Amino acid sequence: MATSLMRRCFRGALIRGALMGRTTVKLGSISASFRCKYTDANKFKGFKGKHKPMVFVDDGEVDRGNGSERFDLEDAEYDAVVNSAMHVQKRLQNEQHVLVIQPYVKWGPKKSGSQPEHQLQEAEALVRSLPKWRVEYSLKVPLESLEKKQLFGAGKLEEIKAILSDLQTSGKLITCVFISKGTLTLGQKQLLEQHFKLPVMDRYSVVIQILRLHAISTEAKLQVAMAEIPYIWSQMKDQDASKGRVYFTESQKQMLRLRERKLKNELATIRSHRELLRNKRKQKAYPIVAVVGYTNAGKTSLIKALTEEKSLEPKDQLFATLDVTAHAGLLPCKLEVLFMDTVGFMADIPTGLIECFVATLEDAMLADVIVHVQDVSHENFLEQKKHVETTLSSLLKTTGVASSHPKLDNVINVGNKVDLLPTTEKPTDMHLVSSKTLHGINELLQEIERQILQVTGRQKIIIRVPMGGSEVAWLYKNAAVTETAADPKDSQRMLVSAVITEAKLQQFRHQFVRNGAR
Ligand SMILES: Nc1nc2c(ncn2[C@@H]2O[C@H](COP(=O)(O)OP(=O)(O)OP(=O)(O)O)[C@@H](O)[C@H]2O)c(=O)[nH]1
Ligand SMILES: [Mg+2]
Repeated sequence: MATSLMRRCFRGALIRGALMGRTTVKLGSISASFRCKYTDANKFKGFKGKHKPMVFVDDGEVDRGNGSERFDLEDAEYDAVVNSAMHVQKRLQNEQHVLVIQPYVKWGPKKSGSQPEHQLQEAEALVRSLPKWRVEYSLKVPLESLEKKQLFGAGKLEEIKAILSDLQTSGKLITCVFISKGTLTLGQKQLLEQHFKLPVMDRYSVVIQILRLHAISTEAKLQVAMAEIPYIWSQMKDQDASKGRVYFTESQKQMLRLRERKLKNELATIRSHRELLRNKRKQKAYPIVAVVGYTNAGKTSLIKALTEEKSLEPKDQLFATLDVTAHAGLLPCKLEVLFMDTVGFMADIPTGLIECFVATLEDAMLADVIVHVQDVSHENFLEQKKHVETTLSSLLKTTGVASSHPKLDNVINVGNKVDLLPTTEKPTDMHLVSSKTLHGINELLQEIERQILQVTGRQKIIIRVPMGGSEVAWLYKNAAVTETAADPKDSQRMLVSAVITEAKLQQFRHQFVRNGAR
């Protein structure tokens, strides 16, 4: 027991040593130094249970050597611009009492793809993801098209105004109107604001407000800042085209250009840093399992269940996770793997917003195995599944990933929240689990192990080696030793169980088999 604990600590120390602290990597001509930050350092003092809790966040901090400056996101001039373009606030101090409107096309070729009821539920969930925001009233509005210059026709507009006025006279406080459409043009927004006499927000600006709240690492903050820029540009272009009131001045446009350039540079640096980290992990040969899925499907909860890591905090909020974090876990064969938590997907989010998170998703797509988590208790889960699959395959084409991974054929489909489903309605074509009750978790770990061993060309072996020989140290260094035991047939030898790649096995044979290892 004591030896097994020591062995675990030894291997854990190897991983920690590799991932913690300031490290310099040299890859060919590139050299960079970076820092990885554990979010729960106390956990590393000892191991309990079968898994070692470990998490590190790549905080995106890159050593720039001779004092080049870090880009400062705080900028009062920018805050004024972003506030007038999308009504987002720097700090969410104010309560918002929201009227949610879900416009949809009922007939014709432009008929909305998703059910309006589901879209409305998602819009309400977005509002509830902001701590001081309340949905006061919500309604669906059928339209012929979502592209009309004024969005709503005169009749519909009067109907909405009457509802708003009834709400206000009955004593309900309404402080803003959320039109659940990807983006509204500046013209549509201004007109609606004049009619409602309230700030009007679209899906893009509400999502940005959530992302601002949940961004913790430098990289996530930069990505959110970058995601705001295309929206502001589109509003500025609308202003120029409409020749109406000037909301944005020339000097503000210049400031935006400069900010965009700086953000691009900063993100490019982080991107190359991320690549170094990726290579570093590859060199260390830890198999990577990326966990992807629709927002709120239970990605963080599943990783918590798979790794038994107590520090992870799943939340009933959309876009709760914005940082890609890696969490160490053990497969049943005792091979150590890293589970990567990722940003969730959501339909009707304009591509400009998603693009800023592409670098983090690229990491996920390059994993050895991808676990696609789906919330099977959600009435719309098949549509959510399709959305994730379509976005992943289009990302595959637009990023450089396709050259090394032409197809996403390493995906394990997992149906989560099965505890919320009646027994008669369970789908049969996926691994059903409950991250809450831990139902199906061991079976899923077995499946992940099977795929990891297959994809990474590893195999489980038991080798008989001389007691106290250099073979054991070699195996600890070059393979994942999972168990050692005295050989019952020969007191001079021991049996070592290990998970090893074919190449390393050949090397071992070449080096030792003549010396008597079998
Ligand atoms: N009943 C039940 N609830 C679950 C299960 N798994 C997750 N949840 C709940 O679902 C909500 C979302 O869980 P998360 O793990 O944060 O989901 P996520 O996919 O990481 O969400 P984002 O990071 O926002 O994309 C939380 O309230 C969880 O407690 C499950 O198996 N059963
Ligand atoms: Mg999460």
